Amino acid sequence: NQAGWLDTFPHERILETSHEDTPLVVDVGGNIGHDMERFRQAHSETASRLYLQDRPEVVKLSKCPDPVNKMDYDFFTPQPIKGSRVYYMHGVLHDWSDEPARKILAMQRDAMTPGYGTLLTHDYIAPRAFAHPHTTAYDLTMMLMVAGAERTEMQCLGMWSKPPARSRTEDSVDLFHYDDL
Ligand SMILES: C[S@@+](CC[C@H](N)C(=O)[O-])C[C@H]1O[C@@H](n2cnc3c(N)ncnc32)[C@H](O)[C@@H]1O
Repeated sequence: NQAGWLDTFPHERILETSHEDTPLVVDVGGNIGHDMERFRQAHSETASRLYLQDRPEVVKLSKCPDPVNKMDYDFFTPQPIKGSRVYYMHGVLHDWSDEPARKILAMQRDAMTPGYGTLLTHDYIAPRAFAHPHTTAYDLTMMLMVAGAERTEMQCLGMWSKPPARSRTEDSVDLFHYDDL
């Protein structure tokens, strides 16, 4: 069983460090909203500042209640929600090889407010050797099915043009600030 993001990430910090007049969390490729719903339940007063995005045929199946914003969005196109405190991607980048993954990242980066926005990516981080069997199994599956990969930390960092000055690995959650992208 994989831990949920609220179990591994200090989510209160998102609220503590946000400006009240901006979007709070955009869940990019969030499927029908499992992760978004966990956040909403923990912080229900923020629901109108939450955005669930996925392909139209997926997001229309979401049971996230209003006023959570449910939007069609193709993550290869410019991110329409500008200036959110957090852009969250869970299990998205491992579906893609480096070139399309960089494009997805660039589309989010361009919507972010420097010094304010944070991109959270939530994937397995593969060690260079002796990976957990789950990580290896996912890695092989991603390679065979979609030419994706479970990346090592260096591979993740290599997705950006320069190594981040600040990055933090906490279980399976990596945190990068805009300035590091
Ligand atoms: C592996 S799932 C992860 C879903 C969710 N984040 C989670 O962890 O449960 C990848 C998601 O990306 C969505 N997706 C695929 N291509 C997309 C695109 N071009 N634009 C937006 N979402 C897309 C899929 O519909 C799917 O919900």
